[in-house]
Amino acid sequence: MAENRPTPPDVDRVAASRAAVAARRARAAVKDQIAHEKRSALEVLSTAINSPDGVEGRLRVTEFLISIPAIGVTKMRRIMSQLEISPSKRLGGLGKHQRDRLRGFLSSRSRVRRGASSARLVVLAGPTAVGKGTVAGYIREHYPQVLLSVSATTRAPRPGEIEGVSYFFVDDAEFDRMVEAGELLEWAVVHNAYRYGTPRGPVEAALARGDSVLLEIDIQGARAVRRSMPQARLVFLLPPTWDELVRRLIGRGTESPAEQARRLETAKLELAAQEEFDYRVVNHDVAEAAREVVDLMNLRREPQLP
Ligand SMILES: Nc1ncnc2c1ncn2[C@@H]1O[C@H](COP(=O)(O)OP(=O)(O)OP(=O)(O)O)[C@@H](O)[C@H]1O
Ligand SMILES: Nc1nc2c(ncn2[C@@H]2O[C@H](COP(=O)(O)O)[C@@H](O)[C@H]2O)c(=O)[nH]1
Repeated sequence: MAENRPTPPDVDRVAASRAAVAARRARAAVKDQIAHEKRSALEVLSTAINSPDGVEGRLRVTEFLISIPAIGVTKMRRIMSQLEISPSKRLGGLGKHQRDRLRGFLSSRSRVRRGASSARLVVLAGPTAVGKGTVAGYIREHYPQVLLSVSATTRAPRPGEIEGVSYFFVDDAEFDRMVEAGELLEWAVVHNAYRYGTPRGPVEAALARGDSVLLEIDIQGARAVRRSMPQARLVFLLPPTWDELVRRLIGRGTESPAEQARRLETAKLELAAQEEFDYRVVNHDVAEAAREVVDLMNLRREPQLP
């Protein structure tokens, strides 16, 4: 009588299918652990890196991110694109730079979450052309968890600037109205030219939610914030040298020679104000300076001046 036992290829197929089911369950269990914060996403990433063929290593980066509380599909897609990781990638198959970017994202996110109960208002100021806008732009692109306040200004948009992203471009009458209605946390005439101000509502709402906020404003604005919100951290961005500051201002090419000379005179006064600030960061390298600023958004240590 013919035996009804599985033949060797069948045995292989059954074993393979059981192994696939077990692997799927194991991956689901890891995702569940992340979702319920029984294991941190950073721990799971470390395990995946050490053992790329293990359960964690076989997790797709997309599934991994979606398992993290408060990351949905839209946010996940934005993070994947910011981190420059293809949706087909698994945690164990990431290249070194991708791993570093993902680790950086996760650790700054976890710092932001840990600091949620003491959300930081951080002010980034410094002399003209030191790179405040460049560093703030880098933070906007690479640290989506940081809310960058969008100022109102009476100056006209420059080519490439976007309403509501670069600034809220308003006329004098609207700026007057905002000032009178108390809608600005601070405002100032900058470089003796136009008025700039920080809309109060989004900053207060973010802090109330526990989100940290970054203001990239001038020194008069920084002083005003210090007066009205003494808990704010004031960060002064410094150029590596005076000559480099001059090179950056001239190299940017957005001001006339007369305006450049005027801004450099103001820059001397601005540099003299650095002692008023809690922290100083030297902008040698944009990514490095941005990381230092983001770190300061959640540190509880005392100010460390260089
Ligand atoms: N770390 C850096 N290394 C070299 N160049 C830099 C660096 N950071 C910024 N720059 C360049 O310096 C110039 C001035 O930068 P940016 O416009 O961001 O300065 P800013 O402080 O916002 O100036 P302002 O206050 O006048 O608006 C730009 O051309 C920018 O590309
Ligand atoms: N006091 C404030 N200063 C601000 C604000 N937003 C920007 N700024 C500062 O203005 C200058 C010039 O900026 P630019 O975009 O015209 O080159 C720069 O130093 C900014 O830091 C603000 O809301 N309040």
